[in-house]
Amino acid sequence: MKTLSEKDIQERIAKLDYWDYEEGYLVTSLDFKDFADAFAMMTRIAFEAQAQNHHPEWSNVYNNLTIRLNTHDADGITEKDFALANKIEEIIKG
Ligand SMILES: C[C@H](O)[C@H](O)[C@H]1CNC2=NC(N)=NC(=O)C2=N1
Repeated sequence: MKTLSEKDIQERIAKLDYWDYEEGYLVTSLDFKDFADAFAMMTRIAFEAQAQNHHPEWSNVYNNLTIRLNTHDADGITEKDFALANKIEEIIKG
C-alpha cells in the first residue's frame, strides 16, 4: 500500500481531534478514569484492529493509553493507519 506524503498526513491529522504526527507515527495519549476504563477501551480497540487486520503499537500505565500507528509493511503512514485512527477516535467519543 502507498505511503502518504507529509502534506497528506498533516491534512488528515487536522481533521482528527486526538492524533498527532511524530517521528513517523500517528500518536495519541489518552487518559481514562481508571485502569478498568482504559482496559475496556483497549479491548474494544483490539477487536477493531483485528477486524481491520491493522494493529497498534501501544502501552498502558494505569489509566493512560498511548498508541502509535504506522504501516511497517509499507515503511510509513498509509490509509490503513488513518482508517484505524478514525475508528479509535469514534470508539473513544462513543
Ligand atoms: C501479515 C499481516 O497482514 C501484516 O503483518 C499486517 C498486520 N497488521 C499490521 N499492523 C500494522 N500496524 N502495520 C502493518 O504493517 C501490519 N501488517
